[in-house]
Amino acid sequence: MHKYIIEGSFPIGGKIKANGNKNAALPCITAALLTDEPVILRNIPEIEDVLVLFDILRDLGCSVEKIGHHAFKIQTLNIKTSEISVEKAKKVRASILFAGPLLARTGKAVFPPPGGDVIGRRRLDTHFIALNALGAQLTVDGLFTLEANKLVGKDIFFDEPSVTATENAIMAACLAKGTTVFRNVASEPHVQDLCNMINLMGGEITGIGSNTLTIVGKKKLKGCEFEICADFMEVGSFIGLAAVTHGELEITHADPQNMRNAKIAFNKLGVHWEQDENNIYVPANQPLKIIRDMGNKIPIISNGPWPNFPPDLMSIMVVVATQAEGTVLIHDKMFDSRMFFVDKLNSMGAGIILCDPHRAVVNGPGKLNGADLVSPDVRAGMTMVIAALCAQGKSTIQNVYQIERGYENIAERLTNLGAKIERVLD
Ligand SMILES: CC(=O)N[C@H]1[C@@H](OP(=O)(O)OP(=O)(O)OC[C@H]2O[C@@H](n3ccc(=O)[nH]c3=O)[C@H](O)[C@@H]2O)O[C@H](CO)[C@@H](O)[C@@H]1O
Ligand SMILES: C=C(OP(=O)(O)O)C(=O)O
Repeated sequence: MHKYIIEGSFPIGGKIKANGNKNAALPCITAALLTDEPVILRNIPEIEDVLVLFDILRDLGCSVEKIGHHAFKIQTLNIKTSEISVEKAKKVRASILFAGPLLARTGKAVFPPPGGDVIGRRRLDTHFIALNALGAQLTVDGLFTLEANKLVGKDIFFDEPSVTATENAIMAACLAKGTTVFRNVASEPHVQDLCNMINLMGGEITGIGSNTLTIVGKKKLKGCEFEICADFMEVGSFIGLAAVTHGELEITHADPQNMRNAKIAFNKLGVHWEQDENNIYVPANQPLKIIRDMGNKIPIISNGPWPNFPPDLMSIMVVVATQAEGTVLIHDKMFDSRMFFVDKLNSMGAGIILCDPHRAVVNGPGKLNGADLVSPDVRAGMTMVIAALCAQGKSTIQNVYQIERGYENIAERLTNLGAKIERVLD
């Protein structure tokens, strides 16, 4: 186990490349199971979650070869089992993404409840409702077993636009018999990437980017070469870091078109940036000041399914708000316990009132001091790194696995921006 030792209040700035989107890479990796031909994926972040999925793929009989920086070739000639390793699946939430493609390719998928961040109840119901509607039977006995003699296209209205349920259902439907229409589905950039990849494999998905997808099932899909989009969670984290450390930052390969919802939220805290087609420029020394709503009302930053403000950037907004003058309500409408980490920021000097598990009122600016911290989840962990880099004095952050599963080589990349951050064995 490693920990970070961070000395705060040093100037941060320079140029950093945004990596590929973790939540796009994960379904695109499992989608390689949909064909027996080689699939080449580029811009894959080399993070713990990805390595776990590669490990599970190898157990299933697939070959995974690194062919370049962030580039991998996956081929699944024969799948030797439909059961995925319980121990490995429990490490990551995204192990659930084997269900759809295994079912489509082998008629069976056996897997345990997945792991992932402890940020509240995480339903799986939508996955099973959608796969069942396509023809799969579910048995639960500690493990989940899905079986289908044949998957058949249907018109299905989702009970909620779950991201990974949408992805699983898409992967099952693209090899089902006939046409499927999915309504009220997720449309995040990672869902769009998966659809675009499947279309390159010979799939026929329309409505990409909307909440209604029409999928014409194919007997067989072929190999493809596909590049993963930029990670808007990482881009938002870097913008937050620049804002609270008052540094000037250029974020390259940032896919700024996916930051429109985040821009509205950051602007409410007085954070602005310039952008061109691919890059984002955050100016130095921005006066962070919370902009009141009409009638001098306290503004609210809340999340929702895409194209609303993304839940994975909520924690970052909290730390930025601690450094802004004024009051803002941060309302996580989706996860039950993502907000509990704010007591750690308060222990550093922040002025946050946790109203209930979903809502926190942040009063700023509060001068932060270094503290001993433990990362509870990937985004709260990154938030602690940002807080520690903004704070006076030394902080330690333990359980950095829960940061590195989402952010590649982050200690070194931030060191290149001037951060004083050491990664040492605990
Ligand atoms: C591997 C992966 O891709 N993980 C992402 C995926 O997880 P995941 O697919 O697990 O998340 P879901 O989209 O299923 O939902 C997340 C939570 O939001 C709730 N919910 C969902 C839709 C809705 O309209 N209202 C609502 O309250 C769900 O009940 C659940 O508690 O999507 C989440 C929501 O963007 C992200 O935080 C995760 O990083
Ligand atoms: C919640 C997240 O990931 P996961 O769904 O993999 O737990 C995240 O990326 O913020």
